[in-house]
Amino acid sequence: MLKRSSRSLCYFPGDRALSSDMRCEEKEVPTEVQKEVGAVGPVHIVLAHEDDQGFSLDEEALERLLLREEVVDLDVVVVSVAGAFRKGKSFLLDFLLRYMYNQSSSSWMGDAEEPLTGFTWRGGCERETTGIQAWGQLFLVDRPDGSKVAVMLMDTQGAFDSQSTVRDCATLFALSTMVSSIQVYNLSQNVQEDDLQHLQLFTEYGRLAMEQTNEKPFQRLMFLVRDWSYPYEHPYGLEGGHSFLEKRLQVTQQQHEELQTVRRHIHSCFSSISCFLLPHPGLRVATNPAFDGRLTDIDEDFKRELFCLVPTLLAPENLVVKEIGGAKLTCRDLLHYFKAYMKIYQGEELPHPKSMLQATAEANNLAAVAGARALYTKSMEQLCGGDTPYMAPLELSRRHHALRLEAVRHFRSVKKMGGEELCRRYQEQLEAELDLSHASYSKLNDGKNIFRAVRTPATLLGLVFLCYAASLFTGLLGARWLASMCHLLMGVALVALLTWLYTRYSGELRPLGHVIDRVAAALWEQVIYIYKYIF
Ligand SMILES: Nc1nc2c(ncn2[C@@H]2O[C@H](COP(=O)(O)OP(=O)(O)OP(=O)(O)O)[C@@H](O)[C@H]2O)c(=O)[nH]1
Ligand SMILES: [Mg+2]
Repeated sequence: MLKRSSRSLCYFPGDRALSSDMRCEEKEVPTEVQKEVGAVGPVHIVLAHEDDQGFSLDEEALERLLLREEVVDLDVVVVSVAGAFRKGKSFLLDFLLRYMYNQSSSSWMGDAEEPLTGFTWRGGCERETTGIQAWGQLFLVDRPDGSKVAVMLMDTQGAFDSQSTVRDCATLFALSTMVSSIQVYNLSQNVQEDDLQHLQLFTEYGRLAMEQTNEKPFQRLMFLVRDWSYPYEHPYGLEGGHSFLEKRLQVTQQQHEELQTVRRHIHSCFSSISCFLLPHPGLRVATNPAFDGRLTDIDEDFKRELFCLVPTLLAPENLVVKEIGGAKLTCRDLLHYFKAYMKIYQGEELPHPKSMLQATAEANNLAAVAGARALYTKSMEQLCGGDTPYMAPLELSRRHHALRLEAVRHFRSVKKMGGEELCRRYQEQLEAELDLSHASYSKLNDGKNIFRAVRTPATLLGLVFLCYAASLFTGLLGARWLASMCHLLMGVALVALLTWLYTRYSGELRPLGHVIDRVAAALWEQVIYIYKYIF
């Protein structure tokens, strides 16, 4: 175990946090940012399984993140860092975290002696991050246009390590690109042809997607070139990156045909493409096993460029909301896309762009269904949820129809891919779900009617008295067998009443209680019918 890595987890709940590290024992007082970072932690949302068993989505963990009340309806910005393994992705993400926790301050980079914590990072040649991790808290940011967005930071398993197959690497890269709105493509030293080749799947997908909607399928892509060693040709930072990338994306006849196509289409698939050239952080960062991320050990050039890079990605005015088919995604919507993409990426082969498009269209519709359902449920909860008083069934039904119409209108107004046929299928599914919801809200409402609650005992008690009166009357008239029958019926009603009371009190024999309820309801309806017939 490296001293550095365990040090970075001193205030952080993780497996290595238990390591007894010399520096930890120094018991430094954690700073405010460390306390905040340490209190949350990364969450594994895509789990990598051993023995080539592929990946699986931890739906519960993702739901806990995305369905939190304070974020669920907010537009979501997903920032992901992906690329080859051991190239400082998690290290960079920890600086992104510092910025998010300390945005308003110009000294967001932290104290000079503060160890770097957050997503686990370490030196050495073996991979660290596996699957996909998200920071266990979404950040709420007010944008200059007045809107509020939720920002999710995502760390991905590095590609091309010795334990993953080519398919594994491609899967994670594809998944993170498909769900992110800002993809930081972390590269070392240069942009090579094979780096561009990994984008081919997305340009292909993008072309198909744009046949259906004219919107660009992806938002921001940043090539982040680490350890840039040629500042005399292209200076560090965004501008140098811009001139460098322009050159790299030039089409020439010597290039392979596929790569010429990638180059031609990449601009039409992403709404913005940029490149940032980052200097080497210094030998202490790269080679000293005792390095714990503190700023004093990092080269000035690197810190200066990092100070520019992070706000370029995360300043409120630079945040880009995730969009699919031209529609902005909320955190609730994002969940459906994660599920849909995970499903297609679990197969033996990497999916064809066509199936990616199909999955997107389905998730598109599913997300629209979920949004419409949430709209309906919210209004119905306010109207007739558990805490509200009983309302007239007719009024409830009228309001249901109005809200159902509104929900369907909302569903249809969301921009969707996949054509009218698919849209109609999901609309039918939505309508069926809303009708089911209505049925259960009606039941809930009925339960609040005090007369309904006492209907069974009142009916049975009424029956007991009626039978008793009838037995007295028929006894007086001398019809003894009729009087006995009335007595018998009275006994049955009394036993039914006692049984019903027992089932309600103890919660046992519920099916029997249910049968008694139904018989009493039928009797009650007969009484109402006779009453209406007479009067
Ligand atoms: N050369 C170089 N090393 C860096 C840079 N940034 C961080 N490092 C070092 O790279 C090593 C790996 O950092 P990590 O953040 O764990 O790398 P990673 O890409 O997340 O690695 P995996 O999770 O295994 O894919 C650490 O020792 C860092 O100190 C950089 O810009 N250049
Ligand atoms: Mg990592």
